[in-house]
Amino acid sequence: MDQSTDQPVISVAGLAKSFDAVNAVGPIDFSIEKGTIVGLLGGNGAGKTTTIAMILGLVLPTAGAIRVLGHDMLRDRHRVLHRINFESPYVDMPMRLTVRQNLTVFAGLYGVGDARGRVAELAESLDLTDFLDRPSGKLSAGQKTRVSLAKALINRPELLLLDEPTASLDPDTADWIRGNLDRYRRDRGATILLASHNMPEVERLCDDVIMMKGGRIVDRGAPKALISRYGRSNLEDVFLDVARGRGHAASLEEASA
Ligand SMILES: Nc1ncnc2c1ncn2[C@@H]1O[C@H](COP(=O)(O)OP(=O)(O)OP(=O)(O)O)[C@@H](O)[C@H]1O
Repeated sequence: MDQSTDQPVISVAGLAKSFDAVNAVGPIDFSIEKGTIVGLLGGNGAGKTTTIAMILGLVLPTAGAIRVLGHDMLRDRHRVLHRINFESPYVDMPMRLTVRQNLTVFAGLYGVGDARGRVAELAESLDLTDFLDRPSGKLSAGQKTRVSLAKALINRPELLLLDEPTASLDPDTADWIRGNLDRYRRDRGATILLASHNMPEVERLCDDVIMMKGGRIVDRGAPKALISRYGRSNLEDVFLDVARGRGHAASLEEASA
């Protein structure tokens, strides 16, 4: 039975990860509602990638619970994986296979019915047609990012986890990708969690922002609400306050000490 109705799409409680002496994440608690785009913000080493990797089941938590689409990810991830997908600049596709071959393999892995049709549809919507039959190892960084996004959308996921989805893209292509993500969310009621260092991107795209520092969640809110709470004019300045522990961020740190 599907237990996902009306439950948060992601819910984590007491989630923590240590790598030997390094406390990379946690403990953290948060949940994400269906149909929202949530940004995970934080400086280098704040724990964003580790958090996403734990939600995906790629990294085992040291402690805590993760529920995705109503299922316990640590026990039942096989019941959820076909309904989610991810994109990360750190994951390369087999270099010698063409873009079309790679996407077709992923379509097969996700059990997509009409693989040929789905690849053609994505090639059209993400503008991959010019290099669809080129080896994946011979693409520019921006072209690779678009192919990774096509791979992430291949199974029409209900939940999309993105690690820096517009890294290496020129401003025009990045803007166009953001438009695509927003449309995908609207058309399918999908939920998106994305880590990003691009503040204008987060301001434009995200309904809600989770701010991380040193593996912990230090604040959360809609971009506009955060900007007003910190008395700033944009999210970049909020980010700097959090990273440097000043202004409103300093009072939060004092309160939690
Ligand atoms: N496999 C690992 N072994 C040891 N330490 C790790 C490992 N993966 C991550 N870490 C450490 O955990 C912390 C969090 O790293 P993580 O990659 O999650 O941060 P991030 O917020 O994604 O950073 P960035 O913005 O630089 O990508 C860092 O201190 C990092 O060095």
